[in-house]
Amino acid sequence: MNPNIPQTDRKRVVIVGAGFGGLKLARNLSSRKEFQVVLINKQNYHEFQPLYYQVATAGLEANSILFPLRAVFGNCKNVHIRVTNVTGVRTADKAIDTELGPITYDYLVMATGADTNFFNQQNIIEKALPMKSVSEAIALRNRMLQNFEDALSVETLDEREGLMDVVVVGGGPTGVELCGTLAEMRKTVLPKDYPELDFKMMDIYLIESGAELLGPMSVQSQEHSLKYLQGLGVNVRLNTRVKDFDGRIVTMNDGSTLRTNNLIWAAGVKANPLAGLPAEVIGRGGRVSVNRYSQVLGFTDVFAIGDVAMMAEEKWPNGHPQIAQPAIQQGKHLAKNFIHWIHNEQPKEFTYRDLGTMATIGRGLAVVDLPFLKFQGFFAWLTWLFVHLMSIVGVKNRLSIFLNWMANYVTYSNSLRLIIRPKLPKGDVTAMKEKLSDQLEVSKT
Ligand SMILES: Cc1cc2nc3c(=O)[nH]c(=O)nc-3n(C[C@H](O)[C@H](O)[C@H](O)COP(=O)(O)OP(=O)(O)OC[C@H]3O[C@@H](n4cnc5c(N)ncnc54)[C@H](O)[C@@H]3O)c2cc1C
Repeated sequence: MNPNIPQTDRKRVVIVGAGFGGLKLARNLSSRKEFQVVLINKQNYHEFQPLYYQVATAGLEANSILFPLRAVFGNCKNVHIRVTNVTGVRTADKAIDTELGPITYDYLVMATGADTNFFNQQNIIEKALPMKSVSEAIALRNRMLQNFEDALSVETLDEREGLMDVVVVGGGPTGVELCGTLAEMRKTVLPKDYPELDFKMMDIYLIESGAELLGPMSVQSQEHSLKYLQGLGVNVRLNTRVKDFDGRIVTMNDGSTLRTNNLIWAAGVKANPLAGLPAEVIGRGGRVSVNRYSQVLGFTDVFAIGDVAMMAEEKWPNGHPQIAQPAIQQGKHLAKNFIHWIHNEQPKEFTYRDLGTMATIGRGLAVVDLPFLKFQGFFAWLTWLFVHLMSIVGVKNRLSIFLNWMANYVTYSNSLRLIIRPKLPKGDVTAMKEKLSDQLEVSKT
């Protein structure tokens, strides 16, 4: 019971999940003497999810977007970090079960985020590549690097297409940003005129079931993102749904097919509630229904914040968007309410302040929707860069990620460059080019 967590007379707040919401809450309670904070996470680091796509395309190293939890809290003795998987909650016992043993709580906060939603499509679950954790982003990068290596040696155009072409499903910010970076990578990072492999053969497809990209954004942003992606050579297919994927062929709802081994799934998320809650509090997309104080309906000591929570406001009848800002704001607000409760003061209802949405497309372009202003292009990209840097924990981390990013930006240095084999002697080059152009001719006929 309570793996080495000291017993004190402070109220114990157990926070499950060190994402945007859980981390904010833990930081804001860390200096309060009234509480003992227990922060539980599956990994010993916080992951900055909005930059997964940079890791997947080898623009940033994984450690640039991972922040060790114990470094975030320094010497703070009031925060007890345990790295384990929480398997369920027993509300009657005021305890959660973890792989380290049970932990009791006075207050429990679920900040467990969301997972990829494959909508129960078994073939896609087995064969598609998700990007909902840093390990999945690294797996994606490794797959792409290996594909380029393998493409050097295959005999047929069909095999080469299968290895090099990429189909991304989902025209939300993740799909749009990933396609933009893949296209930019094809244009700037991968070697031009490389004799053994023509990177122009790499086709990138973005499949979106809706009528526009970036669904919740303004029409200007939707139109600009489409224009920017098409300008970078991404094949965007709107009003199209991926129906099946057997590891080689992607089949769409209109019967058309695409040949690729690489289907990247960015088409939705489902919330990650803890097992053991009453079924009636679990709503659409697995989100846990909470009131405006983040209390799970029917409980005064169990809370949910961020992607896992469904809090309806007049302006947001179906809950807040599953993005970083609601999670951060709810974490901050709940910390204040805990202080109100413990001092027998009136807690305050949460109101989401929509600070706007943005997405970047390649190097130097973005679309930004602020509540009173919408703009696109390079200035939007600078805004996107500034906002993302400011969301990163700690000034040192911000500086380090900025320098790392800029170094890559300016020099186009990238591990993809290093991985490509050295050039062939001249004679072989001519033979290879002839072989490639023959194959291209065949494929066109
Ligand atoms: C690829 C990608 C790009 C994105 N881009 C943007 C963007 O540009 N802007 C934006 O605002 N949002 C973006 N988002 C969404 C944003 O990252 C999420 O909305 C945000 O992370 C939600 O925060 P959270 O605190 O609710 O949960 P999360 O940040 O998901 O954190 C949940 C934490 O809980 C832990 N956990 C879960 N279950 C358990 C368990 N049983 N036991 C122990 N630990 C557990 C997880 O390991 C994780 O650390 C993006 C998301 C992805 C995947």
